[in-house]
Amino acid sequence: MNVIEIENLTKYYGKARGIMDINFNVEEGEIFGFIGPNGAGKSTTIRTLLALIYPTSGTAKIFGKDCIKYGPEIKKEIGYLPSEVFYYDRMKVIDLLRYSASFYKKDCNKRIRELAEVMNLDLNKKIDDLSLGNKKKVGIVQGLLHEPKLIILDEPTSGLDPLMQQNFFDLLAAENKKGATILFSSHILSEVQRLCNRVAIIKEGRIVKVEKISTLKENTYKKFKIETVSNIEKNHFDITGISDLEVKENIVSFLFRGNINSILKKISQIEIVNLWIEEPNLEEIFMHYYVKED
Ligand SMILES: Nc1ncnc2c1ncn2[C@@H]1O[C@H](COP(=O)(O)OP(=O)(O)OP(=O)(O)O)[C@@H](O)[C@H]1O
Repeated sequence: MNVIEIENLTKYYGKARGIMDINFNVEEGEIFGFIGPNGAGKSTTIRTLLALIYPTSGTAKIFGKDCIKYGPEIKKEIGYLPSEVFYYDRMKVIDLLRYSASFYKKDCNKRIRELAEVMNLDLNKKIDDLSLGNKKKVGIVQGLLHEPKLIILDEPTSGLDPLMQQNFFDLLAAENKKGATILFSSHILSEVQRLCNRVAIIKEGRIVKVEKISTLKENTYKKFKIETVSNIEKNHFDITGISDLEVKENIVSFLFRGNINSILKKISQIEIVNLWIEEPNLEEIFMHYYVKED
């Protein structure tokens, strides 16, 4: 079942492009990454899903219901963390969270305390006295306190230190295990790679790819570096699938895409001292999606 269904979604801000013809679905139980450079249209897509802004054309459905028409009903089952959080500064954290919880027809007190403990958040402090990272934690607790079926996160980790990021990712993984579907927007590819099953890449307002993380990695090249006993000829590695070949005395490096056996056969014909085979990281795979076209 699809929890999110987006069809030809387009948003113009006056004459300025927000998003154009966006299409993708998020299945129930997925952790779905939404990545792209600044200004690509991630927040615009998310804000339209949450009916915070209206689309120029196209539709989006959550739990099978139109996002705009059924906005208030759908939102009860959604936890949302915006990219920037703003609060009434003079309130105490606990009062703000209780106020947020009052919108849902369930007792969220226990969950607030659990989440605050995981995120190491002092509930008795005034919002005014919190650092940026701690304000972000308030947003996280606020987004998760009602145990939503769908969690939508817009650049959620900015401001969190590495330890807190890890706690937060563990928390998301636990929510996902309990059944929550997650839409995770980010421009930090390594965290998308770490957390998500599938990803949509958005560039200049349009989706350029929707793919499983595992497929993206399978269909890509591997990086080879070989140290040989004696200098070798460059043409030894003149086989299909090799690119970026460099030979510096007894060190050979290249990228290889294709049947791994063919390259291993070639390597076995020479006497080697050491061998390194590396997967490219998501950043390297996606770099060409990020480069601006003229
Ligand atoms: N309120 C607005 N009025 C006019 N243009 C806007 C408005 N909000 C966004 N845009 C434009 O829409 C495009 C998409 O912006 P959006 O904020 O959705 O991108 P994003 O992928 O979330 O980027 P970032 O990572 O920088 O937040 C950009 O060109 C942006 O300038």
